[in-house]
Amino acid sequence: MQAKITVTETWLRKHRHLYDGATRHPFIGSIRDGNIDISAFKTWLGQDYIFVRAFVPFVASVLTKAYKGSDDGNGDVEVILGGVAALHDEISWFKKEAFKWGVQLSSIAPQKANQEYCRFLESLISPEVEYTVAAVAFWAIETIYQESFAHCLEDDSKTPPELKETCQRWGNESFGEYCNSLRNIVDRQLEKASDDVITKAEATLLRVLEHEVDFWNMSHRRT
Ligand SMILES: Cc1ncc(CN)c(N)n1
Repeated sequence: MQAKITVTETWLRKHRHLYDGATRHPFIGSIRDGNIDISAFKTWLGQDYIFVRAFVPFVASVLTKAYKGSDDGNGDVEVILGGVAALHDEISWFKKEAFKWGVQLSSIAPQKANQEYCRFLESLISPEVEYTVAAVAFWAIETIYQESFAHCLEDDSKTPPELKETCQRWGNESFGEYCNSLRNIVDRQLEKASDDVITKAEATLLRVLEHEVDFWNMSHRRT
């Protein structure tokens, strides 16, 4: 018997071009082929620290929505709580990494693409945004980083040794499993969602993909 095609699978096929644009961006390509401009990496590091700080309240809001909105026999709350805990670690890692690269986090202002992405996250915190819609954004945001950085760890990659730890942070297998758990949550929710919510969730996925591309563009210096 053939496995049923999930909603996320349908979307990823339909929006493959945009999805690949987010997960195979030239910034990621430049890490993978070893040509990364270190000043671009430092820009990304400082801007992503600001993003992750704004991501925390967003993920907390998804946690609240999971508690209220899922019939949580399926353990959504635990999976998302794991994500919150990982973010605590991630913030410490950014501070350590910034120190290593001489990046002064306290003096960095968010660039326009980052501001717009953070504003988008804030809009999703609203209680009016359904759990399913917010969960789709959460899954997509985590998965884009997982796929992007895992690409830099493949056998034929020439990722500089000093950037391997960064790539491991999101590209490792257990982060991949966590992203799969998020995807299962999302597909389970989408199975029982109304057409209206499915439409909103798909539009939200597209917005995330666009913001992620803009975010990479912000850091990537074209030569
Ligand atoms: C822009 C962005 N997107 C996703 C992630 C992964 N949490 C991140 N740190 N930054």
